[in-house]
Amino acid sequence: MANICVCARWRPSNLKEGGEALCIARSDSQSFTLEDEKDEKYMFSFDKVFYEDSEQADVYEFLARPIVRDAVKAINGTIIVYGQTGAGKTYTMEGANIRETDSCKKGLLPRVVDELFEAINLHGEASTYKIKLSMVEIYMERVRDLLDLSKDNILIKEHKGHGILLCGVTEILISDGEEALKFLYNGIANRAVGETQMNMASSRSHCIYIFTIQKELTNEKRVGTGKLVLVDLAGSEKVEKTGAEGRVLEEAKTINKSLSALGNVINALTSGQQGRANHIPFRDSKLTRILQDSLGGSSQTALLCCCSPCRCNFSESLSTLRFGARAKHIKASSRTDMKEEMHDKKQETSSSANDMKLKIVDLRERILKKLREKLDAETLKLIREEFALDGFSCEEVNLSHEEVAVISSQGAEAETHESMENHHSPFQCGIEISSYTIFFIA
Ligand SMILES: Nc1ncnc2c1ncn2[C@@H]1O[C@H](COP(=O)(O)OP(=O)(O)OP(=O)(O)O)[C@@H](O)[C@H]1O
Repeated sequence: MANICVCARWRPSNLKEGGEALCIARSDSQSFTLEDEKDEKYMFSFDKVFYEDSEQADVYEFLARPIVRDAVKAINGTIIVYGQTGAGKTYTMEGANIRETDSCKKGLLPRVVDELFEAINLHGEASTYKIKLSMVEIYMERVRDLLDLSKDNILIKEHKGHGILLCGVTEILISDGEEALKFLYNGIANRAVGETQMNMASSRSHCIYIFTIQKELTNEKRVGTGKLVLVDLAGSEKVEKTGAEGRVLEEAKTINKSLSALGNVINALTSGQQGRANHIPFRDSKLTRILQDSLGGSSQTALLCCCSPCRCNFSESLSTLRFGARAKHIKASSRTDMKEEMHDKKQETSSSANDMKLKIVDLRERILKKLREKLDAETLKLIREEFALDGFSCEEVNLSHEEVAVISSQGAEAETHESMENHHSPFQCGIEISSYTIFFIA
């Protein structure tokens, strides 16, 4: 799977649209053609296409399950649903409602909860887990805590080791699926809901569900943390089509601005400019800021483009699908958190040496990951950026197109030497950071 898994989902026509022509012609499970009124055709291919007759379970299995399973192994994951108002985002995310018991209609969220508790219950006594839930919405560029509405302007900060943090956000420790659904239900009830001509119960905010899964290895006194983020975006339709005025118009403009910011970030990432993290406009909206970790590459990301099959919604569907197509080109990440973030609990307060070690191991993993990918000029630039991002000087690092970098820590050094010798590659140069050496070979 690529860094980002992009799928499209077509909801069935509703009663109002019953007699209207459709704009979609199926090809196969990954491709389809979109047709406008003049029979102009646009072909799209995604990782998977879920047609009108697709089941909620199919969407979960393909798009979400691998990410949920990884989150239990401390690999961060993000699932985003995108599309115009009424295209089926909330139906996909929550189901017919969050407490839906009919298994055909259950959405991603209750299935995620089921799977999380199922997975942690399988792990026996060697490890214990804590699952925490936070819920925020971004409404008019303010981040509100949906589990405590008195916190209506949550600040977003970036922590060097932990990435993006929501300051003071409520984190509920949940002990079972039923409790999780209760809090999800309460949070959803707190969402800002407006009314437009397109959908009388339209959500005008981006809703973000954050599950933090903390794994503790009983004997080794270590913890690993995985963050699973689900995002139900506000409707992406054109402002004019909503017929909105006044406050509702302002809401629509703000939503579109943040979705454009999301598009711009994706464009910047796909146009090969991702070498310098500060060139990606993550700070242009609260949405992109919160998603910085996942879009920047620190987690597994899935994007579901929800569409209405009706021809009257052709232009919105086209724009939704184009958004997804652009996202599909997101290249190798500049960061990855595909690691267990290990902390020695006892020494947490006086562990700067350990922190440095973790940082180096993390850095090594990230760089090795890059090296597995095509080593081109852009990648080499990214490697240098990684050093800079982590606050290490990279002046001594002089990589050219032909060079291959091998990162070695004390623990992995022997293995690295051996594998390098096997490849008959002499060391060219090495630089030392703390007690670790980074070797560069020709
Ligand atoms: N796959 C589906 N199968 C059956 N009904 C669906 C499906 N997708 C959406 N619907 C129905 O279509 C209507 C609109 O869907 P939904 O509320 O999920 O749209 P939305 O994209 O979340 O809109 P908003 O941006 O306003 O939140 C709802 O009544 C929902 O139950």
